[in-house]
Amino acid sequence: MTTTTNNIFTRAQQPFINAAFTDFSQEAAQRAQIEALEQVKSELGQTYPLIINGKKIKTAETFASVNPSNPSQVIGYFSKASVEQANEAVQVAARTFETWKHVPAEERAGYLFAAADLMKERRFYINAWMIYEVGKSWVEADADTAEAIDFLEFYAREALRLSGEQPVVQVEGEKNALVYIPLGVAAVIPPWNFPCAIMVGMTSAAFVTGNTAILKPASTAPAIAYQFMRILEEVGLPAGVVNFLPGSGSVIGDTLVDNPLVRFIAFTGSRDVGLRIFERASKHQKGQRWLKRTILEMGGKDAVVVDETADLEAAATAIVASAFGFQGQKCSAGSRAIIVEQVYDEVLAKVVEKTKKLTLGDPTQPTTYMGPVVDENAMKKILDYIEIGKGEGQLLVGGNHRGSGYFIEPTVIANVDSHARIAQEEIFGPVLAVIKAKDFDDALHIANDTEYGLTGAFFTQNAQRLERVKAEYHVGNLYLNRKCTGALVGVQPFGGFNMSGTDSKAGGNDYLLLFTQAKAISVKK
Ligand SMILES: NC(=O)c1ccc[n+]([C@@H]2O[C@H](COP(=O)([O-])OP(=O)(O)OC[C@H]3O[C@@H](n4cnc5c(N)ncnc54)[C@H](O)[C@@H]3O)[C@@H](O)[C@H]2O)c1
Ligand SMILES: N[C@@H](CCC=O)C(=O)O
Repeated sequence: MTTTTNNIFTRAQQPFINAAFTDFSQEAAQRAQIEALEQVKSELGQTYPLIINGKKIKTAETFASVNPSNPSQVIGYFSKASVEQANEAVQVAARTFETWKHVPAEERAGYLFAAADLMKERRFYINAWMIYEVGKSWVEADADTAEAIDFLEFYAREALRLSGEQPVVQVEGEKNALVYIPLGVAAVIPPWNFPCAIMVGMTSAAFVTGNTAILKPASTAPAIAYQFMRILEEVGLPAGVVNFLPGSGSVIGDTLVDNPLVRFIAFTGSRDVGLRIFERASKHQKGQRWLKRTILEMGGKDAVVVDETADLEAAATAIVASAFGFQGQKCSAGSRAIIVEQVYDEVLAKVVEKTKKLTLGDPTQPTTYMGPVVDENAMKKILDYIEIGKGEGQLLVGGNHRGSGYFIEPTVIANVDSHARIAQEEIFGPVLAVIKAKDFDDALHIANDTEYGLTGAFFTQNAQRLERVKAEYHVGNLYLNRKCTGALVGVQPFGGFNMSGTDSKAGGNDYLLLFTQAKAISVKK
């Protein structure tokens, strides 16, 4: 790594500013993205190794990551780690931890700054991998890359802040200090839906705080994770600090979670897998010297709520953006619209009209708003929910699979009971359940009446109601008079309550504390 310590501190003194989103109306940006798509297209179909202790290991057994827009197109063939290789990676990470834990915070932060710089240079190239591998539109892919850059910039600064002197009460005759030290070996297990941002965020948070990590990418998004591994290698991150372990989530995942040398698990994914990890990690394994910590970010059943005082046009626009952005495959997706009776028909009509205008198609094209859902399993699950929904409400828009890829039309189902399955269960696709509420109080009750608590939006122009919503709408990310997706790092620290996870706030000032433990040091004068 070339960045000197002074440069690192100077860089960290610059205020954190979110990376701007690309303006694709500019011809230069369009040209750059098209060129990057061509470049990535020329790289599709390669074979990728595991990376353990800096060594690239190609396994006999591989799995293919395919383009959900065109499933016959292979993104790449990925080595499939065995149980033995997973345990070997943990051993390597544990050995590496004994040196990495003493590396000064400014050196660790320097790797994040250097990685951020490379990611900025390769922004369109990284966007292109997401457009191909998980069907993100240009805008959604660019926002994901921007968020990854933000996590690197933000956590570098946070690591330096935490390494500084912490406030403790001093007493006569002693010098007291509180220092944050790392935990140990991390199993980092990200989802496929923010395949760059969340993967980078959790991985960088783990190693910038002095831990070492095994990164097990989602099996539908390993290519993007590999691009990050390339960047870490190019900035000179020492071998063994982050080990790359594609493979079966259930086989490799369980192995990592159960290994007694793993100190904590940073996971983002579904409710059921999160619960599985929570339970397995709580079991004390033979030779384990700690209680495994779990940092779990799980599902949501988020709602956009509208009362009779709201700006109805703005509310309808937000409902559609929250429900169908990235095909509804966001934990923050507004999969419920809860509208008070007095304005229900008017808002519903606007939602139907706007939904019908959404473009569904090839995400490599700049004008496409919605691409495919991520894989065949997701498509089948979502279509099954649509069939259930036809019995729980009135299908007004969409409901069909389209074309040869995993494309599903944006689907609106109205007059849904608030306890219906499509109003309670996370579908994780382009399906919106529209629920009628009697009044403001009923709407707020319905909004809170799921097992989740991740994000929520409330449209009202009544000041007293705004204060009640702030106090009573029980979600980790609450938005008033705007859509319920699109949290910015540092601006809206992200994470939710109840079954949405362990209440962590990614991109917040307390997030890195989850990756550390505090040590009090007292020196007699
Ligand atoms: N709360 C948040 O911040 C947030 C963010 C993004 C996604 N999500 C949630 O993630 C889900 C979609 O992502 P997904 O489909 O990748 O979720 P998933 O739970 O299917 O997979 C998540 C990760 O866990 C791995 N995994 C699977 N089985 C495992 C096991 N037994 N042990 C350990 N790891 C295992 C997978 O390989 C993947 O890497 C949705 O429920 C969404 O709400 C939540
Ligand atoms: N942080 C993202 C959601 C991540 C979950 O999928 C948002 O705020 O929209």
